[in-house]
Amino acid sequence: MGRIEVITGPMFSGKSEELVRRALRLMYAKKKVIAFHHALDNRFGHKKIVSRSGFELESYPVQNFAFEVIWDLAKDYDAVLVDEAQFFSDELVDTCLNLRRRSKIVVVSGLDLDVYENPFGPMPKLLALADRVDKLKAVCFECGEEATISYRLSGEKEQIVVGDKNYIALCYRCYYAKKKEER
Ligand SMILES: Nc1ncnc2c1ncn2[C@@H]1O[C@H](COP(=O)(O)OP(=O)(O)OP(=O)(O)O)[C@@H](O)[C@H]1O
Ligand SMILES: Cc1cn([C@H]2C[C@H](O)[C@@H](CO)O2)c(=O)[nH]c1=O
Ligand SMILES: [Zn+2]
Repeated sequence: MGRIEVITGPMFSGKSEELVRRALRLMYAKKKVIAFHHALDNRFGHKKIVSRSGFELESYPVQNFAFEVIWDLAKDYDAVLVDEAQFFSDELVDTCLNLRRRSKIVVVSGLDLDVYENPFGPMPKLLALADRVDKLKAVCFECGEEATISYRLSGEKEQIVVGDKNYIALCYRCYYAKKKEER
């Protein structure tokens, strides 16, 4: 049996960094690692998961997570890593379960919540099904306490707005204060 590990938390909480750290540890353990990220996230160009601290991991951009497609690419690997998992549909959940059943180690990183406190994409299901969950925190951009939620400085109302320039991470106190200011 394989396993599913989920790394979650708001923006700036170090999810990508943690994903790269796990990748390195798996490589030290002589595991073959393949990584994917959602094609929507082209912040750093293609084929790389880059943490802000500079670690890099080669990664395939994919539009969806259909099992047949992923299996074709991943069958000869021991571990499958997924970044920006919130952007995928529930297809990701089925594929992760399928990979675990086929003895793969699956490590998924993604936002638990959008800027409106709504669970994001397939993340709630993955969090429930995971063998291990790590919920990371950022540092509140306003007060320095632990930050658990992302906040969008630009006014777009859609759930998905790619990029990190227009976002900060906040503690709930500062988040609700900002929400009040908005009204
Ligand atoms: N307010 C902040 N709190 C925590 N880390 C911050 C903050 N501002 C900048 N950083 C930097 O961001 C790094 C985390 O970046 P990383 O890309 O790993 O986060 P992430 O959770 O993957 O974010 P995202 O969801 O935007 O991809 C930290 O190690 C730190 O160097
Ligand atoms: C918090 C949040 C982030 N994002 C995006 C910004 C980044 O491209 C990515 C998080 O790394 O997700 C959204 O699209 N909606 C949201 O509500
Ligand atoms: Zn705060």
